[in-house]
Amino acid sequence: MPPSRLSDAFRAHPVHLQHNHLDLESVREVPDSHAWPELDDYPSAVTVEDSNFDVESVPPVIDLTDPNAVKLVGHACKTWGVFQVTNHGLPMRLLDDVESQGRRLFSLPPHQKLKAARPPDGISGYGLARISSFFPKLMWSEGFTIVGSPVEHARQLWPLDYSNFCDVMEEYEKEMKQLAGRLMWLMLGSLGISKDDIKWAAAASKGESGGVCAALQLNSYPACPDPSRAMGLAAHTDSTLLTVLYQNSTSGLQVLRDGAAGWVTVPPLRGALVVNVGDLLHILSNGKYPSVLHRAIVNRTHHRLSVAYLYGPPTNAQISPISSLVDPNHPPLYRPVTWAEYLGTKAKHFNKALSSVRLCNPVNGFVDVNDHNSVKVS
Ligand SMILES: O=C(O)CCC(=O)C(=O)O
Ligand SMILES: [Fe+2]
Repeated sequence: MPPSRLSDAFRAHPVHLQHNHLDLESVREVPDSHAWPELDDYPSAVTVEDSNFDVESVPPVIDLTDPNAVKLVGHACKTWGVFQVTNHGLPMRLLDDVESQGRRLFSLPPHQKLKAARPPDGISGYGLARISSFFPKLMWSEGFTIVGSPVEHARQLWPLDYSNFCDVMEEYEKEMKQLAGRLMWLMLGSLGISKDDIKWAAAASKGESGGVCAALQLNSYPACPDPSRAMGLAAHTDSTLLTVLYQNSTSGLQVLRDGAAGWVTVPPLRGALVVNVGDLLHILSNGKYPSVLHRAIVNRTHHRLSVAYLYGPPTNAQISPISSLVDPNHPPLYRPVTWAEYLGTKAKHFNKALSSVRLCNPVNGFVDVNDHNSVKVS
């Protein structure tokens, strides 16, 4: 399967969602269809209003030009599963352009956006979050997914003027591919893995075909009249190796911290990017790096926008715990899976997908931090 065929993995698992004809921008109260009964499953450690956060209580911020970057990344992956990066090389101008093109897209009238609707068996286009099918209530968000070129859908949205959108998104994809490759090597390097250990990763770093696959996910969270009853994007882990997220200046991303801390808001930092460990890196690390459970909450006054770059291996490469991390005290926690197979498992089992590919229960106090079986799904 060539790497551009990420879409094949989705074709086999169609998701039938009713399109959202409700214009979230104009409703004055949260309708029953969007009212979530239990948003407080864990306490919220840092509130959205809290601007004077304590640096110890939020995910670390790492300067990528720091000579200790590998060590800092390793520590952040192990303790949080998420961190922010600065000095990452993406110009602020490009981040601003992506945000304004995203706003331009989501501010189109609903009937226009639906012209670029993602088909049930497709991966690209406009629509509700795929994970919506696992929940009885709808989320306060809309999304647009791009794999490769956005031109086909952009033409539906702006028949005469689609090139600005495409140029910006394609430049962003190109820059993100480089950055995500660099981050992958920092993360693998922090586990003691070198370029000789993983064939597909070495090919990816040389830009060879057979390299990695990725998708760009634009998320829009309109201001909400009653944020305490609405959910922007329900709690999930990403089915990726790693995800690089740009969030605008409105907070909303929360990560679950073990123990009493509960949901922790990742504070927006101008120009910084959020990086999180995904399920496949969790598997490669033999459970050492948590695939962080995260969600997005909404805001009463501000429209929030985020752009996730979902980065993974070639869809048919076998992913399994790295042999140097396996010994009699640390047996492999997961069986080998390809990304294509794992996406299918996720489409069926959602937050229980990781435990469905788990081989054995952790022994000798080796705790699998991704035991999210308590996470509520419908
Ligand atoms: O909007 C956010 O902050 C989170 C988005 C996200 O988790 C995703 O697209 O997978
Ligand atoms: Fe996510």
